[in-house]
Amino acid sequence: MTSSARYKSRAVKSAEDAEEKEYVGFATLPNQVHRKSVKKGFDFTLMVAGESGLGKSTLVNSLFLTDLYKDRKLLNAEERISQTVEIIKHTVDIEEKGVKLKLTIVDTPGFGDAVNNTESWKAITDYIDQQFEQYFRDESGLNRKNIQDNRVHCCLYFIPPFGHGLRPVDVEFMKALQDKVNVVPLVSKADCLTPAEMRKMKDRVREEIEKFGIKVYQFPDCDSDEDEEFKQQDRELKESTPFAVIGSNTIVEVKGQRVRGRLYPWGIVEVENQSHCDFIKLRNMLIRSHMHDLKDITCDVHYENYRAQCIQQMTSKLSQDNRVESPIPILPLSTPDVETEKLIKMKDEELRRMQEMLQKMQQQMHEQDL
Ligand SMILES: Nc1nc2c(ncn2[C@@H]2O[C@H](COP(=O)(O)OP(=O)(O)OP(=O)(O)O)[C@@H](O)[C@H]2O)c(=O)[nH]1
Repeated sequence: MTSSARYKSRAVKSAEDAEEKEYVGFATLPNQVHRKSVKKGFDFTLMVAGESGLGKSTLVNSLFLTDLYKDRKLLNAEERISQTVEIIKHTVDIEEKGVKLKLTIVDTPGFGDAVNNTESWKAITDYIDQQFEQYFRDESGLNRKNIQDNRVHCCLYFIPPFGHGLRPVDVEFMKALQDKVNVVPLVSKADCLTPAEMRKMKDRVREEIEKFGIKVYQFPDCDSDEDEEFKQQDRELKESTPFAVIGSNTIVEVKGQRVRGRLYPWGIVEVENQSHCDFIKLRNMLIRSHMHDLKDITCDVHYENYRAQCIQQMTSKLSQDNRVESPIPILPLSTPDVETEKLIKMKDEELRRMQEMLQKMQQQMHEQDL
């Protein structure tokens, strides 16, 4: 090494040492969070709803490039008539560049198939509530370490392309779900409409969403310091709703390239071609840009609402009955060990003290009223 190089490396080292002294180290926090999250893996629960045959399963397979419906049994017309709304869950673990995602698809086949569809969404809203209840119960339980979170983060609602805007059942369905889950409306089988017809359909759906006061998932506003490209993407995303989608499980060849598409006698419809449909926008939104926000809104808004309602019910029941009662059934523990028994005793004691305190407070209030 020449003397000038040695001098330079010494200078660099002392500059680094000086920097190290000034540096506390919390700038590495994002890296730590990143490492931990990657190790833990991610989970996402997506619900698909809409009447049978609108291409729900085809779209889900196209979105996640996997066959989630291998064992699906297709029902004949007679079976469909007697079928009620049945919820089916499919879970797959997918991995991309070392990042693991546990994806759960909640399918609601049969929705809207009956002649009388009154309250056909009831099973779906009940399912969403059950997942909240389960989470609330686990969160209030003794072992909060490994809570299985099955809350639904997003519901893709399929609107048929054949009508003129929303049907009454679409309005009712979205209104029934709007305060429980992030509803993302889609116009399915977009290849059935010409571009002009699709524009008209989208305008109509947007107008009706506004007119009926339906609260669909709102994309968060961009920060002012975001770059222009990001802002442009965000604008396009907002303008594209309801997303016009096409699904396909077949690979076709276009100009020497193999792509997902639908082959017709008059041409090929490409699923991932942005001038054919909004499939790419939807996939980017769901996976690349808004998955975290969908999960945050689920936890911070929809679940919090449910939780607040539960606690409110609990307190009103408490003041009625004049005794503490849990709104969620406490499950019997099979064979409690010594530690668990101790904890249960402590909790009972705590509960008894709370009861006494509340009784005293109520008595005082009563006396004040007199
Ligand atoms: N034209 C057109 N047909 C589609 C599209 N997506 C799916 N299909 C076809 O529609 C039919 C029904 O698709 P599925 O994906 O089984 O529909 P589904 O909504 O999951 O039906 P259920 O499981 O009965 O609720 C199949 O023949 C698909 O090939 C699309 O984007 N355009």
